[in-house]
Amino acid sequence: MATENKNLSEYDKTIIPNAKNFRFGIVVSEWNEQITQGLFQGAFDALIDCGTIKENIVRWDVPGSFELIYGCKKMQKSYDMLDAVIAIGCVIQGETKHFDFVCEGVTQGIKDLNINSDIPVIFCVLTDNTLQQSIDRSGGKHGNKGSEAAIAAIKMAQLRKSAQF
Ligand SMILES: Nc1c(NC[C@H](O)[C@H](O)[C@H](O)CO)[nH]c(=O)[nH]c1=O
Ligand SMILES: CC(=O)[C@@H](O)COP(=O)(O)O
Repeated sequence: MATENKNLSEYDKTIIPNAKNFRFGIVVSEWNEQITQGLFQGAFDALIDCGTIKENIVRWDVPGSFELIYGCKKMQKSYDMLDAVIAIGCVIQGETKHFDFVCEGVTQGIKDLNINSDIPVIFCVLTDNTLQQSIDRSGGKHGNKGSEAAIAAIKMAQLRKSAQF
């Protein structure tokens, strides 16, 4: 289902684990800051709404989405008590192919972090054609992808806790 047909901010609290005992790291890209700050707020608010204690949320900022890879890797290693990490970025098509390489690089890098570490990293990186598409997905008409990422983080933290190995 395309984002156009769903609201990214909608979630059913009755089927989401209570996050009161979970601790989350959030790494935020400074590129397109107006968008990434909106994504962060959406994620933060959803985590709190689902029971997270605000002292159990740690935020780091990095220059751009490509640096999310290193920032999330270091966050995984810096806090041995984290239950999940959320990577927040916004990549918008420009004049050149740089968009393609940044998007592919971040995607593959975050995928690798999930393979090589026991702490899940949630992919909250917008890869949009236009600024308007990003506005629409960071608290606009399509809701907030940050909220969606927070719910994914809680669910993955619960899965990690329940898994035996
Ligand atoms: N154009 C965008 C970028 N570009 C910067 C890269 O992410 C990176 O910081 C640079 O190549 C240095 O390593 N980053 C975004 O997050 N969003 C963009 O639209
Ligand atoms: C994703 C990017 O790096 C891109 O927005 C940069 O713009 P341009 O391709 O015009 O250099």
